Amino acid sequence: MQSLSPPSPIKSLIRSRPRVTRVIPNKLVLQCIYRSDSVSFPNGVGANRADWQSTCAILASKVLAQQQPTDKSSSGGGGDANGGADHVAAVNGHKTSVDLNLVPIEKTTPNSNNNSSIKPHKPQKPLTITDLCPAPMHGAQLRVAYQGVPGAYSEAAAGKAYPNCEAIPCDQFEVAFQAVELWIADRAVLPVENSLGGSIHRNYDLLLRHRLHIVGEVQLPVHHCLLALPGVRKEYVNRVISHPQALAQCELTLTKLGLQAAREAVDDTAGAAEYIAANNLRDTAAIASARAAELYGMQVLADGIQDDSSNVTRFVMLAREPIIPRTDRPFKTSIVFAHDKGTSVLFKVLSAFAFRNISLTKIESRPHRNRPIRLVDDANVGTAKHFEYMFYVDFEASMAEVRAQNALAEVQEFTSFLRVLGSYPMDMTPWCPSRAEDDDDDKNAF
Ligand SMILES: O=C(O)C(=O)C[C@]1(C(=O)O)C=C[C@@H](O)C=C1
Repeated sequence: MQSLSPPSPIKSLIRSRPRVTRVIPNKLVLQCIYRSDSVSFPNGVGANRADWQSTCAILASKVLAQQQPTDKSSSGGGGDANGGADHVAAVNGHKTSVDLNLVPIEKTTPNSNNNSSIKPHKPQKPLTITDLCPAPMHGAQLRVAYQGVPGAYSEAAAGKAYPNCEAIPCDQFEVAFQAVELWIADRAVLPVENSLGGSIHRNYDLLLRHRLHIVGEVQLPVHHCLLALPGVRKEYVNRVISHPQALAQCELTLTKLGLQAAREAVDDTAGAAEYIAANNLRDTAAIASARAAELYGMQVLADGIQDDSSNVTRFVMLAREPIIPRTDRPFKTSIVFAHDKGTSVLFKVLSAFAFRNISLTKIESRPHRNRPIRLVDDANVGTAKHFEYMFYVDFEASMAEVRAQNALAEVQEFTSFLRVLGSYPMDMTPWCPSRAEDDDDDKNAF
């Protein structure tokens, strides 16, 4: 996969040095002086958060020019206690009976031979400085930050987690974290793993750098489409752009389709569609949702192009405060730890769960940025080195359960750092593949 700089409308705006901030229509973007090395660890993850937060100025434009009428009786989202999971239907741009209160689709009447009929998504009024006031009055509607532009899977996940929420598009994952920290949003919904592409490492790293709490999870079947401008045939396509995860999830199918096209990574799937439409690119296709096709006036060249019809992405919901763990329904707990010196430490940590019959659902390791290398020899003599890692573990128990508390007390004995990222209800939605009838005919429907 070729990974080039993202096209300018969806370019990353967070830099290590101050920059002039551009306002991207429909997205929350921010200018930030954020030196990652200023965040101390382990005793002070986020210790300098106030410092760097105060250097951040948020220029936002959230927008929603034509708000869909909302059912006030059910506004306020699905709540964290059940993760909203009970209300959920398949989304991903396919019609559902659930009003997700997403950005309304602007009706266009694309003429397949007339490019001028393609209306790019209408830019909407940017936020002004007064919008930056913390804790603005926002009524009962929950504001949920997600990364991407309208039509992104993350927006669908926000709607699944909190039906009737106000979904706030953000330029970057980091912006979504900060939007919650600065009270611009009440929640963030962020992808952490996909059944085909694996972990979204960036969000694991950000969970550690920020002080937000995981308050829920949702699993979203992800149904990808290949989109191009109306009238474009697959023979004209010499470039396919999308989010790296989406490109990875469709890699085999793209090859099977015989596309002689370079793959390029951009910030999000819907942003790729928006970019093609805005720049009238007739040689480029995007991998995105059917909803993105509608929003940006694109045609669906192929439907269901994910390499596996059971393609699913797991998202976590983040809040400033943790929820109170309960025992009346299945809960999951996420922790992160750094292990101490010694032998078989990881084995000992994991056995603390095994001996209590607590199932682990996920284990992930990420480089320990503050202590990346440890010399094997105590006297720091010699050349042998260990790479140091942070371990993220999800286990099926609530922190309200004694066995979970005991397991963590034991884990603490073997670790130099331990943090509970959250204890939250498991998404128990019955499994429903993104589209059971996916088959090769479908995929070849050019
Ligand atoms: O680009 C999007 O639409 C996203 O919401 C991001 C994202 C991801 O980060 O994994 C979410 C779900 C899909 O797995 C593909 C992309």
